Amino acid sequence: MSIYMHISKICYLNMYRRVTHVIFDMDGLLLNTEDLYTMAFQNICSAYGKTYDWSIKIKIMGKKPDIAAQYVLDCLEIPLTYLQWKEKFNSQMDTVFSKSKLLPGVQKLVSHLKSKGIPIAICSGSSKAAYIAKTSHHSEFFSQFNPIVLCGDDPEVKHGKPHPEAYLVTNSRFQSPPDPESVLVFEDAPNGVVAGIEANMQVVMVPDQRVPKELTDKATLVLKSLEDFKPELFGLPPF
Ligand SMILES: O=c1[nH]cc([C@@H]2O[C@H](COP(=O)(O)O)[C@@H](O)[C@H]2O)c(=O)[nH]1
Ligand SMILES: [Mg+2]
Repeated sequence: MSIYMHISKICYLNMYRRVTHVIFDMDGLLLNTEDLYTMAFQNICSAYGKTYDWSIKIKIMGKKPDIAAQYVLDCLEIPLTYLQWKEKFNSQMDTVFSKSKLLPGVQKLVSHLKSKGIPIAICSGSSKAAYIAKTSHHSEFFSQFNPIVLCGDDPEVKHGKPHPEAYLVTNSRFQSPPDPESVLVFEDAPNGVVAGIEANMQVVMVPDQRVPKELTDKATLVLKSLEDFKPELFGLPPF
């Protein structure tokens, strides 16, 4: 590689690598569904006099639904099997997720990347059924992403986040899969950040304010809101 080519791959005073593809997390990043999960999980836990607090939530955000729910059941000693939990969760899912909204800055960034021809994908811990409940009233918006990988029941993703497999499978499904190093990930959850970094991608983290500072340390860049993102930092076309 010539010196010129080497320099051109590096942007913004060598702080970040230039990227060509973008993968978005979904819950808590594109949609306000983390707040909705908290509501639905607390509804179940309340019947057993238990509190679903952030010390538990932070451990499971991004994980596959069965692993996440089993952790809550064990941690709070709730006498339900996963299937019983799932039944209680599913009975409120459509109502709760029908309130999902796009988070600030999402619409603007996605439209911008789309208009500039940057390939964009979604990699979520969600199941297909939950995805439909969260997105059916935003179907035009979600039709812009390809691929959309739902680790909850995708047979190719054996290990959910924080394992890197979810991001590597998503990457492999781009029309022309790039080098993971040329991919930028957007995440809200510590498990998702670890997954992206371990997949050799750069990760912009937009955490909930209740995420402890030390759990944001692994991210390439931490933002308060997606509205603060400057695409040119990673060699993407500026707004
Ligand atoms: O309060 C919760 N938040 C998040 C999850 C899990 O995390 C996933 C969110 O994934 P992502 O952020 O990767 O879209 C959900 O689908 C669910 O499996 C959960 O169980 N409970
Ligand atoms: Mg998330």
